[in-house]
Amino acid sequence: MISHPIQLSITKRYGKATILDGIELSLQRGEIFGLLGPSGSGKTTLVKLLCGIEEATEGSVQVFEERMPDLKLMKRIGYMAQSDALYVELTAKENLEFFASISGVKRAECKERIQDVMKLVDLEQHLNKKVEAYSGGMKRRLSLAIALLHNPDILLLDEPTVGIDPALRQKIWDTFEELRKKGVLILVTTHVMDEADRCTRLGLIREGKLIAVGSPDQLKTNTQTTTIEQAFLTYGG
Ligand SMILES: Nc1ncnc2c1ncn2[C@@H]1O[C@H](COP(=O)(O)OP(=O)(O)OP(=O)(O)O)[C@@H](O)[C@H]1O
Repeated sequence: MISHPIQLSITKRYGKATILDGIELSLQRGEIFGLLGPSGSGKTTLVKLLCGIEEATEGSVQVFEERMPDLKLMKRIGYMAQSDALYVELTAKENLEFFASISGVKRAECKERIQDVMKLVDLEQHLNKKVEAYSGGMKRRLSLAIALLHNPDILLLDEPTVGIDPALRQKIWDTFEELRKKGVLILVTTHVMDEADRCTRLGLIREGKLIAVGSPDQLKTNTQTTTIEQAFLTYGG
């Protein structure tokens, strides 16, 4: 059994700028790992390294013991980028069918999977609508549906709930919790503190450095604070 589906030890530079500085992390099955940090701290860059869109300058990213980037691993990863990568001139259904075909969803299962994920994000009534007629929040939800479509073992979600109303956000987090219980590893970046509290572990990132890792309770206890926000500020000095 592979105990750590994701192992990384990396430094990432763009030109002379060090964006991620000596980050070491092992992520396990069945956890929701939240990456928390100010704008520009390197969260998106880290997610891109994990899904093989970017390569480390030093060190390596291993997913299921294979060095990333590795095309065949993409079928086991569900990725939701910070900006939606959708074909707006197509309908939601056409988008889903396209992504299903490239992520290896079997033809016989495709229709049912599309219905399941669209129900989950509360968009089943809008399946045949062109994406250009979707609101920002609807596009976000469709992107999430696409990330979930092929039942991936790892979900990498960059601010998945931006623009989504509180009731649906709650429902989406309940789904994350269900997937987690089934052994899916979920990594999520967020700015929302109540979401941080729903993660099983958090990594606090600041100026490209991982300044603390632990469960929300551990981080609060270690800093003798009562909220993640306060804990973050204490760790950040
Ligand atoms: N392709 C690139 N070339 C040069 N610099 C980049 C590139 N991509 C990101 N950066 C820089 O890397 C730093 C980290 O960016 P990143 O998008 O990872 O931050 P973030 O923590 O995700 O921010 P936010 O919360 O605002 O999304 C920023 O200073 C950004 O300008």
